[in-house]
Amino acid sequence: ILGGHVAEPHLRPHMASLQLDGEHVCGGFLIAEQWVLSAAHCTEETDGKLFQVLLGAHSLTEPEPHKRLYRVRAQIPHPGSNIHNNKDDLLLLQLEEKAELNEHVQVLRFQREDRDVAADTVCEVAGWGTVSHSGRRPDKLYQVERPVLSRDDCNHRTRHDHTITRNMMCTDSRKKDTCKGDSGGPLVCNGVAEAVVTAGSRVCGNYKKPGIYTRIAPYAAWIDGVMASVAG
Ligand SMILES: NC(=O)c1cc2c(NC(=O)[C@@]34C[C@@H]5C[C@@H](C[C@@](N)(C5)C3)C4)cccc2[nH]1
Repeated sequence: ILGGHVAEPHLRPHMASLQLDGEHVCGGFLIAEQWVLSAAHCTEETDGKLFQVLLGAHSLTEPEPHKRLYRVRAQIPHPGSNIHNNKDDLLLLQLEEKAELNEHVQVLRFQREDRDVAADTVCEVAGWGTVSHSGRRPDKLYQVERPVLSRDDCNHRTRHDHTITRNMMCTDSRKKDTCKGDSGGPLVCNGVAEAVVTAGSRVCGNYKKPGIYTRIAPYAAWIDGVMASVAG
């Protein structure tokens, strides 16, 4: 997160850190007791290994009550996701067991109505991604508020040049922005998860390249189908 600040501890009990060998790779969030939603591109450099999911954390390293690392039983990328673009960039992770819910570990509901969030709506995004242009990685969860940018503005040829589909949305990226490692985390508007930070590598903090997110509502049926099909 560039240009943001350390989050209030445990105000985002839905936040997950997707880790490999104890290292934070991507964000994600709890959508059901045994399911985390993240970004498909996050599996790009995992060489087929399964993530471990850290829940209930504020600091990545310090011992904290209710902080727990869960093993993953299954990782299901959206079938339309691919390495060449940001399309269908969603990943469902089934935890080995149901997460133990408490004041630091909670499910966050996601938007099911497929209607664009109005431009200029101020949303918030949090993550353990890099917090400086030099790539400093934080120990604590950071957050930043960002206004939604209309798809038309975002698709301007000097910005993302008509690559933003109706299944994506954008936020202004002037100075305050998501960055490497924030991918997979939720964009929360009025307390509801509207979208997921895409994981395509993009320049951070440059107003000419707004933040890109995968809207969740268009995928509600896919998410429900996967959760219903994979035996609990
Ligand atoms: N979404 C953004 O704003 C954003 C992402 C991002 C980035 N790249 C990643 O964060 C990942 C995401 C997953 C897992 C890891 C390997 C990778 N190839 C796939 C790329 C790190 C690099 C530079 C700037 C960036 N900005």
